[in-house]
Amino acid sequence: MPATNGHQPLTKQDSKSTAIVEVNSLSEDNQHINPADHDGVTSDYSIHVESKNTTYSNEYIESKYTYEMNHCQVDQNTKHVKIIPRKYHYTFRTKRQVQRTGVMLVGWGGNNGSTFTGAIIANRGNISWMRKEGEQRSNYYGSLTQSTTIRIGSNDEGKEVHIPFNTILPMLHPNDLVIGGWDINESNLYEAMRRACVFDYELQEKLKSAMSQLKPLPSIYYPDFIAANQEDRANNLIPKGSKQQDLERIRNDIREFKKAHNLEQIIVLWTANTERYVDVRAGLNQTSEEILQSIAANEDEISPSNIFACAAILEGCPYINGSPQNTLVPGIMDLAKKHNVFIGGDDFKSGQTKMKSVLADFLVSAGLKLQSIVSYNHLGNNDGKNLSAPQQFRSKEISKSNVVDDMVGANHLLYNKKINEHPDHVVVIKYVPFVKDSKRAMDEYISSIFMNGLSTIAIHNTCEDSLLASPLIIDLVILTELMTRITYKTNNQDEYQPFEPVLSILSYLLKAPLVPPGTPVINALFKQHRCITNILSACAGIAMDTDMLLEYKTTLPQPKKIQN
Ligand SMILES: NC(=O)c1ccc[n+]([C@@H]2O[C@H](COP(=O)([O-])OP(=O)(O)OC[C@H]3O[C@@H](n4cnc5c(N)ncnc54)[C@H](O)[C@@H]3O)[C@@H](O)[C@H]2O)c1
Ligand SMILES: O=P([O-])([O-])O[C@@H]1[C@@H](O)[C@H](O)[C@@H](O)[C@H](O)[C@@H]1O
Repeated sequence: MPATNGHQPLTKQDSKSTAIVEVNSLSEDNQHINPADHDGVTSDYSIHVESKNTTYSNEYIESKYTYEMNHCQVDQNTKHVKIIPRKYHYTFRTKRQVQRTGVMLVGWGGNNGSTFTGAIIANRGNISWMRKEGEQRSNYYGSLTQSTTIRIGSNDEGKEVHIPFNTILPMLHPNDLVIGGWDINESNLYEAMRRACVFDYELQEKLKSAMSQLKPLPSIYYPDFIAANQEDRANNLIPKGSKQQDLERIRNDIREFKKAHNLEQIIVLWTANTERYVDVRAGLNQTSEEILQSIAANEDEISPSNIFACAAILEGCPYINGSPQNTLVPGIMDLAKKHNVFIGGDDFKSGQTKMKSVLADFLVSAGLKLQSIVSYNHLGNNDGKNLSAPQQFRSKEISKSNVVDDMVGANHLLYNKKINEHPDHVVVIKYVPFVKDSKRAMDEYISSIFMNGLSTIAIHNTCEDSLLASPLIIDLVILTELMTRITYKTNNQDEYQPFEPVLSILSYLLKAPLVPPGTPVINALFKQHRCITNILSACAGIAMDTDMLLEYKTTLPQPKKIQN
């Protein structure tokens, strides 16, 4: 059956080209997997927007959208605010043809990398397995694009209508992903999966034949950037050379991967260990010229993740940072802008912090004065082992601590901006090998409430780290591929252009969202969620869900019945 990618089937010829059909094979070097034969159907729904503002051709979906915002002039003395509504007319254009896409994971042999890979193989093969509760079936729970719906309106009976998220625009299906990557450890993906202790034993054994033939490419290891306790893992390294040679080697790996699988798009995603922060200083990494010169000069302060990010950008591949370190320094952001390549980060927002970005938003937006947040967790995976080193912990502490800043900063009634008033906020992470990937998070939130009462919320949250992070990796890849197919022009532009290179639309998936310089960082989870659904709705020509539901609160003029 031809892939519809959630839309009206294209012409016969086109519908064939939208289905990514793969022969289930392993490339001769057994470095990658090809998806099995698969009709590429991403959703059993299809939508068609009946509007003069939305047009469909075989190549594009085009949508005219009026963006309304308020420009405000605040008189700090009189506290008078003048509001000037502004309207901007956009035309969004989305290529309907999903690209044949590969993802190259840095840290492929880690808990996240092996879990992500195993899950895709299991879902692609509809693998089920037994455990004491009975038969278990593969799924993509925890993925925004695969397991959520969007309310798009109501039907003739006034009932709400929801469609699968991946119906709103043509999206890549995770089953069609070609997966590869690098690791400083030589373990094949079956050994890595066993070591991770994430999947049930029977599932691991059912994945053995596919996973044991997958071997990460050798990688770059600069000991100074990750914990010393990772040294015994480093047995799969690129031959020692200059940082310029490392850069060229990674670039060549990307080109080889693209050629070997006849790919149209590759996304490079860092899910390797957390590195220490790099210095950010003039002459080192403030501009694209500086970062490339520093690599050529073999500067000590250039990290492995800096090299991977530059290699990806120079090869035209989007780069996503799933860890908290400050890889994407100003020079790399500048390089991305010059090459019109998307970058995104930092640090998957998977469990304890995701909860925090909801709770803090709930408390502060309810007018309850959050006074103290203590976030403790212990974990026993290799990530936890690496984070037991002070500099690597510091990278994580920063990304886990800044997540309430926007909510606190938005309420000057509760928090005095003049003295930078904000809640106490402590982050503690301990390495306890016994719990392995099953991280135990314990949080306490204390708030001042009405008439100076106190409210204490205590939470125990078992976060299965890799089972929560892997669906985020899927969404980061799918949304990034989608964004490479979307362009826009406003009423005073003739040419369509891509979105800003820093993909802040990915914020929902990340603890410390990277944003274009000088723009606000939004951490509140449901604001981030609305950002994604509203931008994609605008591109699809679907009216925003404003939650006003006036149709149920007022008497709307009766809509004209659509004659089928
Ligand atoms: N819920 C989560 O699991 C979660 C959430 C947010 C962020 N993260 C971050 O994701 C990253 C991966 O987490 P994990 O649990 O998979 O960790 P992991 O330690 O199991 O995997 C990391 C892998 O990276 C490899 N590696 C280290 N340096 C490398 C290099 N220079 N090149 C290639 N490979 C290299 C290691 O050998 C290891 O296999 C960590 O930085 C972690 O902080 C994880
Ligand atoms: O996303 P989240 O659960 O708040 O944060 C997690 C940390 O609490 C944990 O210590 C670390 O191992 C994971 O990499 C992840 O970053």
